[in-house]
Amino acid sequence: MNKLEIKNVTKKYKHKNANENINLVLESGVYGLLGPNGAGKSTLMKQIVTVTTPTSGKILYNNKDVRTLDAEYREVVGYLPQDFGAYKNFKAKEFLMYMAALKGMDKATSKKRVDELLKLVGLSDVSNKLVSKFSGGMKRRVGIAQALLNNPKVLILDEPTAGLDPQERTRFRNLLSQIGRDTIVILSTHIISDIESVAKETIMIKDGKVLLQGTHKEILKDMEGKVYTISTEDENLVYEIQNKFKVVNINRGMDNINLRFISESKPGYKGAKSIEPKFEDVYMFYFDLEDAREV
Ligand SMILES: Nc1ncnc2c1ncn2[C@@H]1O[C@H](COP(=O)(O)OP(=O)(O)OP(=O)(O)O)[C@@H](O)[C@H]1O
Repeated sequence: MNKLEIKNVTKKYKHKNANENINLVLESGVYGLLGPNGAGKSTLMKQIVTVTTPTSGKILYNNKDVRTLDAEYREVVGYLPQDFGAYKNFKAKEFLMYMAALKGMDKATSKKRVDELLKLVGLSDVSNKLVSKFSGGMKRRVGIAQALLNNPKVLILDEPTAGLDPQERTRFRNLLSQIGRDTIVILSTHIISDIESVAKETIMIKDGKVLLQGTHKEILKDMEGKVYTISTEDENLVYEIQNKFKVVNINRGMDNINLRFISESKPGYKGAKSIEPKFEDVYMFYFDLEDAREV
C-alpha cells in the first residue's frame, strides 16, 4: 500500500488561510499541483513533508498520522523545496554524499546510490565540479537527485522544472514517469506542458482551496462547449470579445484576426465555433489572465 490522505487540512497564517479545508487522496502516480502565485501550493507541500504542521486537519500515510509516524515517515519522503540551494562550496558528488549521511544512509549504499543518481540526472561528467559553478538548471538537477537519495515512496517537488532548459525538462519528465510507477509524486508548477505530459491527475488550487482534481480526460471533458474561435476583420468585435471574455489566444493574420476565447455559454456571434478544449484553456478558465505565467 502507498496512500497519502490529506484530511480537512487548514493552515492559518496570521490573517490568512494559506490552505483551507483541503481533502485529497493520493496513491502511486504523478500528480500535478497547478495554481497561480500565492495559491497555497508550497504551504501544502511543506505540510506533507512535515516541515510545518496543519493548523487543523490531518495528513495520513497508509492510514497513520504522519506526525505519529515521525522518523518512519521521513524515511520514505523525498523533498525538493522551492528555494533549494545546494551548499555552493561542495562538489556535486560530495554534496550528495553529505545529504545521504544526513539521511542516515550507510557509506557503501550512499556511494552506489549517488553514482546512480548522478547518471540519472545527467551530471556524472561534472560530479567533481563545484556546485557554485553550475548553471541554474544543473543546480536544480542536483536538488532533484538529493530528493531521490532514499528511494522515496512519497516525492514532493516544488517547482522542479524552474530553470531547466527544454532538453533537461524532457529528461526530467521521462524520469518522473518511471518513478511514478510506485511512488506518490506531487509536483507543483506553473508550466502546463509539464503537467500535460507527465501527470496522471491534476489538482488545481487557488486561494488556498482545491478547485478540482481529475485526470486530463475528465478535466478536458468538463471544458467541452466552453472554448470558441472566431475569425474576423472587425477590430470592434475583437475589442468587445477581449472585454467580455477570457481570450486564450489572439492571432493577427494578413486579412483576419483569429481569436480563441472562453465562454460558458454559446456566444451570439456569427462565425463563432465551438472547438476542442486544450489544457491551457482550462488554466485560463479557472485562473485569471494575470495569474498565467509561462504556459
Ligand atoms: N510563513 C508564512 N507566513 C505568513 N504567510 C505565509 C507564509 N508562507 C506563506 N504565506 C502566505 O500564504 C499564501 C500561500 O503561499 P504559498 O507559498 O503556499 O503559495 P504558492 O502557491 O506556493 O505560491 P508560489 O507559486 O508563489 O510559490 C501566500 O499568501 C503567502 O504569502
